[in-house]
Amino acid sequence: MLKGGAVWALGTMSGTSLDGVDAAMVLTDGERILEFGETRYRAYSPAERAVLRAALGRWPGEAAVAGAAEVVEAAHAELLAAFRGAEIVGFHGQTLAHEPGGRGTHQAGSGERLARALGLPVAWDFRSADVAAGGQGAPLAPFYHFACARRAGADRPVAFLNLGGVGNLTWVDPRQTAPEAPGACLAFDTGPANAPIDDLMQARLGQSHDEGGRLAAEGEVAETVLARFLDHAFFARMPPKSLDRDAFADLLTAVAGLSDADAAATLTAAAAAAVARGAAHFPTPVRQLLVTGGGRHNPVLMAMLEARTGIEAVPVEQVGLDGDMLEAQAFAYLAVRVARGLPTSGPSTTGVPACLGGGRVSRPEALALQP
Ligand SMILES: Nc1ncnc2c1ncn2[C@@H]1O[C@H](COP(=O)(O)OP(=O)(O)OP(=O)(O)O)[C@@H](O)[C@H]1O
Ligand SMILES: CC(=O)N[C@H]1[C@@H]2OC[C@@H](O2)[C@@H](O)[C@@H]1O[C@H](C)C(=O)O
Repeated sequence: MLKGGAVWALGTMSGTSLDGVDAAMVLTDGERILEFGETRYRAYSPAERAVLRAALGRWPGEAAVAGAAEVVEAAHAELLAAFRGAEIVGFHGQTLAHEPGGRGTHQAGSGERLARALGLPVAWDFRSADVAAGGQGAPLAPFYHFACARRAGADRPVAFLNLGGVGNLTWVDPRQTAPEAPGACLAFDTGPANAPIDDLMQARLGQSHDEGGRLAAEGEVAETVLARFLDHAFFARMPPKSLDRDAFADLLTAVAGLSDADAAATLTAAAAAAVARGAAHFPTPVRQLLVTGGGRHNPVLMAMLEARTGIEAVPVEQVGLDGDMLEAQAFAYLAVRVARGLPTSGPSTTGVPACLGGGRVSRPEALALQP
């Protein structure tokens, strides 16, 4: 078990957009960020992506899951072998299915096998204890967002918005003493973000995403489709709340009759409008949305965000953070929290009844002793 001191931790994220694996080093004691280190990315090949896609929505033991886990483990082992100096790894794995309150949450990839492959302790399975205790199991980055806000020198509440396949928002008050302190964080998934746009581009044009929002820029938003989308019970629910990647798959059916450009514009507006519905839950207003994740590279989405929330939206780079690697860094930070027995979620982030330390650590030496 780590004592109080800071260590170099290596965090990883394989996100819902299935593009690849991010990995980042952070010097941290699980409370503060002392230094950011090296980062690397490894894309999934089209064949690997197809294996992962085929396993989406599947649970342990079902067909296609073992193959997906192999892809995830091999990609991580290859990428992480290039790093030096890490004392612990935070391995998120690939979410294949997420149904808190139902069948649970499923991240493919074994931290035990990764620990053996790397010869390092690996913290993993970050979400299932939270779900078992009645939480949403997501989002988990919020406690890290608190550390980021402190690192960025914020002296009043700020909001982080992750625009990945799914969107998630964290409101944080950096004046609190710790992320688990009451009033420090309020976090939740906002709704679909890039996943429906990517799925549309793939289905209609064979492209992975709407580069620069160019297609959306040419279209008009179908406000009636948007209004129907916003009628979904998810938006009226109080946070915390979380989503599966494909929870809004019927959104694609709703834009089926629209031109390519109008459909792209409508799905982009849906991502922005979902955030606006979420921002209405902030305990106090914020001056800026600090945006992380791939969606910050889409200027049409960023402009729609500002228009629909009335809040300035800026990439997190503006406060000295790395928007491509922030989630990977989050799992480095959370790995140290797991090793130190600190909580990783709480009532205001996942809705778990009491603060909880999720995740477990697999150690190569312990594994070597097993028959
Ligand atoms: N230049 C760009 N123009 C438009 N969209 C972009 C651009 N770059 C990235 N994106 C969008 O961002 C997505 C990837 O975002 P990101 O890597 O943050 O997702 P993720 O981490 O896999 O998802 P999640 O956070 O939900 O797990 C791409 O699939 C694409 O839709
Ligand atoms: C179940 C799951 O993997 N959820 C992801 C997903 O991607 C974004 C959003 O939905 C968020 O809830 C979460 O990831 C981030 C890293 C989180 O836990 O904070």
